[in-house]
Order: sequence, then C-alpha cells, then structure tokens
Amino acid sequence: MREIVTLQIGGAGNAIGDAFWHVISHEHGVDYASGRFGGTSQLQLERINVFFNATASKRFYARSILIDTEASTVQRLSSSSQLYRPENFVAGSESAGNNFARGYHTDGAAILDQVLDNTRREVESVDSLQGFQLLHSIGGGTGSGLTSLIMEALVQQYPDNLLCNYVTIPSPNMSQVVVEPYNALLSIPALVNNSHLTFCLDNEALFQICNRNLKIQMSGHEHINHIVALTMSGITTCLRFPGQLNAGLRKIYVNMVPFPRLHFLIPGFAPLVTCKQQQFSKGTVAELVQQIFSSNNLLCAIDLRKGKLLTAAGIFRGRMSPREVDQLMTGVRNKNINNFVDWIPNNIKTAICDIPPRGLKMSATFIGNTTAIQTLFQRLLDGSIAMLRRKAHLHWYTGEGMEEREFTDAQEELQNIIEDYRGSGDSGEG
Ligand SMILES: COc1ccc(-c2[nH]nc3c2-c2cc(OC)c(OC)c(OC)c2CC3)cc1
Repeated sequence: MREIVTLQIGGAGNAIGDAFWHVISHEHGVDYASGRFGGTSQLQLERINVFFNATASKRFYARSILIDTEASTVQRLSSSSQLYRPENFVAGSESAGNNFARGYHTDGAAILDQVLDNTRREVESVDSLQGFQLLHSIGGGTGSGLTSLIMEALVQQYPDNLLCNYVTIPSPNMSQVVVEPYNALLSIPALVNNSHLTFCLDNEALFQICNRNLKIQMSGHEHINHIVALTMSGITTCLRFPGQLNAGLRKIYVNMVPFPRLHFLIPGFAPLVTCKQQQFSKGTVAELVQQIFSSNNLLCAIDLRKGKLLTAAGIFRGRMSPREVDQLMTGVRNKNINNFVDWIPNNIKTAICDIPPRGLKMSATFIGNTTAIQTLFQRLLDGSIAMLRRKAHLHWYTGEGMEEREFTDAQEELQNIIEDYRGSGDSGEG
C-alpha cells in the first residue's frame, strides 16, 4: 500500500485537517468520533490505508501528526474524536505569536524533535511510504515558521519521498494580523525549494466563494474549511479509491509539474452553489465542466484567462458518461487553445470515480498549473514591500534573531518564481 503521513500544523492547519478527516472518514465508512468502520462497500476499505491506520481492534485512526506551538487547538481535537492517536499530538507551551521567527527559531524549534519522532514512528509503521501532506497557513507564525523548519527536516530525513502542501494564503482584505504579509513572504523559500506539490488555498477567493456563491455573509472559518475539505477530498479521490489510474503522489507530480520549481497548483471545485440554486441545477456534466473552469469556482483569486495552463486535471465523481466527460474537457481545451501552452501537447487529464461525495450526485475537482498564478505571487510581494521599505514591525523578527536580509532574499525568491512562471507561458523555459 502507498501510505501518506499527514502533518497538520498550527491553528489553521489543524482546522483544515479536522475538516478533511471529517469528510474522508465518512467516505470510507469510518465513524469520526469512534474510528469504528460501519461502511457498506469493500471499495471503502480497499485503499483506506493510504490515509488511515487500522488498530488491533479493527478501528481506524488518522495517520496524522497534530502540531501547534500552543496547546488549546490540539487539546480540543484530542477530546473531539478517537480518530486521532493521543501520541500524535505535539503542542508547545508558547504560541508562536503570529511571528515566523518564533515559529522557525524559538517556540517552533522547541518542539521540532517531538514532531520528527512522532513522524518517524508513523513512517516506520507503514509498508511503503509515498510521501507527506502538510496542512498549514502561511499567515501565522506556526504555519509559516515551524512548517518551513519541518519541511527542511523532512527533505533531509526522507529525500526519496514527496512533500505535498495544502497552504492557506492570507488575504489583505481578510487580514487577521498585520504581519501576515511578512510571514507569507518568509514562507516562500521553503515552499519553492522543499515542497514538490503546493496546493494554494487563497483566503481572498474562499471568502468570495462564501459571500458570492454561497450567499454566506461574514462566513466563519467553518464554511471555508469545509470547502477546502471537499476540494482536498476531490484531489485525493484517485489516491483513496480504486480506478483506472494507478494513482500516487508521484504520478501527479510527474504529470502536473513540468519543471521542479513550477509546482504551485490552483484547485477548483464544483458545485459551489446554495442549496436553493442546487435544486434548480440541471445536474449535468456540462454544468460541472463550465463551473470548474470559471474563476468563481477557483480557490485562488486569479483569472485563468490572464495566463496559460501548463497542465490541468479534472476529477469527476458520480455516475456519468466517461465519453461525455472526455468530450467536454477536450472541448474546453479546443475552444480556449490560447489559454493552454502549446509546448505540452496532452496537458489536460480527466479521471472519474463513480462514488460521489456526501450529499451530491456529482462533483468535479479542478487542479490547474497556470502562469496566471503570477498575480497571486505579485500580491504577496506587493504586500511586503510597503512595510519592509519602512522596516515596519521588523523588530518583532530581528528581536528573535532574524536579519533584514532574510526578508529581501525572500522577496528575490518571490520575484524569481514570478519570472519563472512568466517565462514558461510562451517559450517553455521553467
Ligand atoms: C496533466 O496531465 C496529466 C495529469 C495527471 C495524469 C495522471 N497520470 N497518472 C495519474 C494521474 C492522475 C490524474 C489525476 O486527475 C486527473 C489525479 O487526481 C488528482 C491523480 O491523482 C491521484 C493522478 C495520479 C495517477 C496524467 C496526465
């Protein structure tokens, strides 16, 4: 079996992780509270070991390390479900204070060994590890700083395994902490150099989806986390259920990432409509295809029409005609040929799983590797320039041992990835 170890890091990472385990435990017939299997199909068990461990008493638990520099989040989760192994909770005594430096150098560093010890125990208990998925935000101190530190260690200790990050990206319009732009900026070098697959989850887009698509005003994070969990469930469908693809993280990496640095992927999901709108929906595959290529259904506030897709994947769930899906997806490419690079001929792939997600007859999940992601990176760069020019709030970082040069180096890294994506749109030079 090709197992994956999850590391959910910081408040946001653990919130996304808990929502993910809620969604996929139900899909696999596992009771979230007890870990007991009550499923009805062998399909639910066939590849359950990719994300879950079985216990001697035929119960299942999430193969996940729950990590935070302060204890309240992980303590709450430990009391909410037996899906989490008590030994897999790693909590510090001091919050990273929304400060990358404290996540990387002090409060986060203080629990790194515990994180790695727990990770190694899970790695040594599996048959054939395929990689790690790290769930975190880069706006906070733990999700940015400690995750960067953990990634460096994982790459060193497990050089043959893949790191797949699901990264929440702060939005200036939804900012919770004034130094989020600094934390996000400082996270870029580790994401560029140590992550193999980085799924970008943009708070700007997620809040817009809640307000515009779902008509939820001032949405709390529970709605956002559920949208992310549904999308993660879609992305991992082919890993978790048998199908025509011999699916693994490396196959996604090999086929979706043309150059190692260009591994920042934009997810999308459909349907993302109110229950009332769903009642009037035609419920057709054509509707799903139209929606997943619409910017309104992307989990990043970017416009696909402003760039070119290097690669794209569509994962369709539910009972539908594979022929119709292939025709419609091919039709999108043919009608929008200028929004696909011409130097990767077969750069769109479709997969179908006839098991729909809970509460839906059909769904579609999109993954795009697009040059339009430059606009997201440019937003992060612009967000740090104004503050850094005035050295605003820099003392919170230099006081923890960081230097201003680390900020300018990170800005240079960000500028370079923008240029790399810009250059790949035409000539194919990654
Ligand atoms: C852009 O062009 C391509 C993209 C992917 C593949 C491929 N080849 N082998 C696989 C896959 C693959 C495809 C998936 O979605 C279509 C997929 O779900 C995320 C997926 O997820 C697990 C996989 C893994 C297995 C081929 C071409």
